[in-house]
Amino acid sequence: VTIRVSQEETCALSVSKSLQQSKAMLSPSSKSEECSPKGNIMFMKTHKTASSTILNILFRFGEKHKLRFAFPDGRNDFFYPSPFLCSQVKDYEPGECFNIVCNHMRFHQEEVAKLLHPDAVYVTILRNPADLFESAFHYYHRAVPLTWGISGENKLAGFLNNPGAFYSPEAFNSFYLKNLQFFDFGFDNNLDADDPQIDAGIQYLSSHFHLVLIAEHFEESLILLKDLLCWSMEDILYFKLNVRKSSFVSQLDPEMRAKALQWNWADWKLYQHFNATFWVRVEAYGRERMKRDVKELRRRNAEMKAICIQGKNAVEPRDIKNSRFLPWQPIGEKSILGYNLRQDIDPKFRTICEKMLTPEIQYLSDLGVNLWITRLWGWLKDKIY
Ligand SMILES: Nc1ncnc2c1ncn2[C@@H]1O[C@H](COP(=O)(O)OS(=O)(=O)O)[C@@H](OP(=O)(O)O)[C@H]1O
Repeated sequence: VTIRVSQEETCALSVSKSLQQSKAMLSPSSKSEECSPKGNIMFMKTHKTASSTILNILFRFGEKHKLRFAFPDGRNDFFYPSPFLCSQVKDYEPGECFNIVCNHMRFHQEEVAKLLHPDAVYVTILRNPADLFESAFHYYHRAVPLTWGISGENKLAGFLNNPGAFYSPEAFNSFYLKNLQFFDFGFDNNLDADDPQIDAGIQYLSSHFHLVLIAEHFEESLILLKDLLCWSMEDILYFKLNVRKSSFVSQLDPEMRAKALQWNWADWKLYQHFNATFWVRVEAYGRERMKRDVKELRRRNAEMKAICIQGKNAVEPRDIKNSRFLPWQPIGEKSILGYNLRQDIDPKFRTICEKMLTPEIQYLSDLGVNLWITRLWGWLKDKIY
């Protein structure tokens, strides 16, 4: 009797079968002989962590090098909050390889790995959970029925002063209110503070991610990313995207910050762990070298601002002249800033500037993603509120 072992077709298996398959590198361009730019990347796009700014960098790099993105179909995320499945990928066929995965998902490592070359680089970004909680609460609270009963002007403080009264793990969209980062990585966001699964989750992520960026140290993060991927300075130039108008940001006093961290304990442990390892990486890179590189990145970004942006700064949604640069807004308000392209832009910079200013949804459309579900939701959102 012969026993057939059926092995699922994955990208890794196709790679090992095919000697012609290209390696995980792009052809070296301006870089030195020591390393070649890498183009096989898993970016785990966490919520409210500056991830849209990273996304724009990846879109530009992927487009420039004609890389294959694993995109969702019909919408801008992989059926979040359902765990990721490769069947959610547009044009997915078992055994096919993609270069970049970067849209919002609930992380599921085994499924992601099926799409990618075994040498793919795994990257993500974290943000201080007090600020992330404040940002997420602001952005999503109207989509979380649990918060509708909070009275008073300051709903955020109302919630943090008595979270138990307004929270239930089973309630619709409740994950936006507690340990959102831990949840995005596919873990249980309602563990007790002393549950060993928190540390186990952190260890799991340490062993699967090659680099964890930190939103509070965004430039240093990009320099480490550039180094890891063997990219050039030009590849990491950016404008901050998805930024809220400052009058919509609630200033948390020390007491509220402490409460936010206590409430988001798993995220706080996660953040502390990767913030510590981040600085070990910076140390290994060289403090002085990092300072020099950050300075150069700032200089180049300022140069691009002057070239691309009318008035050099972000403006309110109502002042954005061209709707292709208007970012997606949360339910019931217009708080997310965007940019106007310089009117007298030098034609040789027009294309790069347009790309740098283009928000996620419009850029996905440009890259050929059908967004009918997202658009329908956007239309309903604007009609109802
Ligand atoms: N470069 C850079 N450095 C630091 N912080 C930045 C940067 N770019 C964006 N942001 C802030 O990130 C918040 C938006 O995050 P995301 O783009 O991940 O949001 S989303 O989940 O995709 O909607 C949003 O935070 P809040 O303004 O507090 O809401 C942005 O201001």
